[in-house]
Amino acid sequence: MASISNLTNTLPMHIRKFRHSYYSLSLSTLSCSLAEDVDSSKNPNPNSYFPKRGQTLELVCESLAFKGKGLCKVTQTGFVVLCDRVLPGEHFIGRVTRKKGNYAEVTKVKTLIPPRDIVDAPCVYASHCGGCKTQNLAYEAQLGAKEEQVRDLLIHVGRFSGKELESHAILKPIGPCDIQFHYRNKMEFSFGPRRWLPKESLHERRGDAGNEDYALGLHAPGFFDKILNVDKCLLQSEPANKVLAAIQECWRDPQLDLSPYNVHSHSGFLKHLMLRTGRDVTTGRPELMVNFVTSSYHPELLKFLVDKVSAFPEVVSVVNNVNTSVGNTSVGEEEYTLYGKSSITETLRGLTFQISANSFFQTNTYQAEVLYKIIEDCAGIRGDGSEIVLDLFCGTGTIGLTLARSVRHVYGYEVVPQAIKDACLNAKINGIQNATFVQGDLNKIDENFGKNFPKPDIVISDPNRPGMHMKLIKFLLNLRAPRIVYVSCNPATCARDLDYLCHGVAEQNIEGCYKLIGVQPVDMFPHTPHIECVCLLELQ
Ligand SMILES: C[S@@+](CC[C@H](N)C(=O)[O-])C[C@H]1O[C@@H](n2cnc3c(N)ncnc32)[C@H](O)[C@@H]1O
Repeated sequence: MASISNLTNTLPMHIRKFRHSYYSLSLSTLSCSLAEDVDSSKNPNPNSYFPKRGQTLELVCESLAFKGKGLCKVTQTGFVVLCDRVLPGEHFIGRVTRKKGNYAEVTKVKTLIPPRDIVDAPCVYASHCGGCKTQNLAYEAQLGAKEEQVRDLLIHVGRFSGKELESHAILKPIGPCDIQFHYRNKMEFSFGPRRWLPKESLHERRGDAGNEDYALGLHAPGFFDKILNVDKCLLQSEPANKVLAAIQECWRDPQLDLSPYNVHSHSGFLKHLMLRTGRDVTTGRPELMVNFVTSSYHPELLKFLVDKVSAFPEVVSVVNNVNTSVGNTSVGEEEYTLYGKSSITETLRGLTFQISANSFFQTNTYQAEVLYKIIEDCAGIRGDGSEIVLDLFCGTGTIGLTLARSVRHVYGYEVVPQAIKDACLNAKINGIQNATFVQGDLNKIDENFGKNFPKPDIVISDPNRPGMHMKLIKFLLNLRAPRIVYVSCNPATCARDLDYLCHGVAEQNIEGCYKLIGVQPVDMFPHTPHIECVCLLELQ
């Protein structure tokens, strides 16, 4: 194996610096930068080239990168440019909007040659809604683009060679999602005083149309204060769409005296509408929670809406989160149940989970079954009830609880106190007694971390987008558990952490001690840029 210092010396300075960064955007652009370096034969110093702001360039989208942005290179120089809303194979004119580190961002002015593998997007909002960016790309091509992104990041950020990935069949083909619409069990819509309209529809604006112009929908891409009104979302369940339509039909009625929250003036009542779909565990029928997030507690103002939505047989819970802060979050300081139960249920790998308004639960239940099966297979549990599992970033305990049935004990760690409460409740509901869940911040562990549980045979680590903190990486390298199953929703930080665990942290003189056995990308969210990966590491 190459020594740590040898490996590090092969990296350009900006990448060495970058390996300390915890920002996923930088991580993904690293991959672009390296692509640029590969092309440097065309120009001895591509970094010396920089297009001016406002300049127009003729570009070709080569692939999709972070946040689904199209990755393009300027002809002759290989300079990297990212553009939103372009697809692989598309030739277009782009205008430079800003410089970001060692690449530039452009906005598309005009398409010259349409992309490859283009299809008609079934959703009317697809071309300007921030949710589905690739609905007009054939699903096979979406999968190909995601797989390519993971491969690029493993090579350029993780420093695994392409040969290594292929000859040892480390990188597996991406697992597709068989259900490509109506797969989301949770959607959050925002209320706003004015509908946002894309440029091409601005002529439809009728001046100040008062209540009629109020918006309930999804945020325009990149804007916290611009809301695209939507009557239907093809990603959420059919019953959730019926509820959304019923609310859209009436909430603007002046007689109801309901005002949308204005994020600039901080006035108004209705902030968000959250719809969660679960399942009645005995009948298997869908059950829905409707969560109104408001800026103050006035249940009398919500009465008409509550009566309207509770008339749907699927609606078993209507809650009100009261969030008096100026922040835009949907988590209230207080929560009130206005109709039915305060939570809904769902089943996953044969277990029952109780889901309250603000508890984390995998958003695509169907594909979570697939994901958890892969995790279980990677964990390689012997099944003799002798092993210890450490479940890091355990959320509401779902992964650990699915493994608990065949191991000695599961220890779960998670920062959100409510999630820990839910995890304990979920253990109880399922009659699981060999699981311990502890609240704690894994970014702030000290030398005492690890003293309260026996050495694990298997570590599951499922961090959110920033990946693992260096303190945790060091802890794991010291712990030397035989197996780590790293579950990631951000392939860029995942590649960085795999690099640390396998190749070490040269800057800190730390040796890696793991071998990457497999990386299985899974498509949890068709039509969006999100990619989930399950990685198996074994102690060398
Ligand atoms: C991707 S979720 C995984 C949840 C769970 N494993 C599952 O599959 O449902 C990441 C979890 O990490 C938690 N988390 C984020 N930062 C954390 C930190 N610094 N320390 C501990 N937990 C953290 C989040 O609250 C969230 O529940």
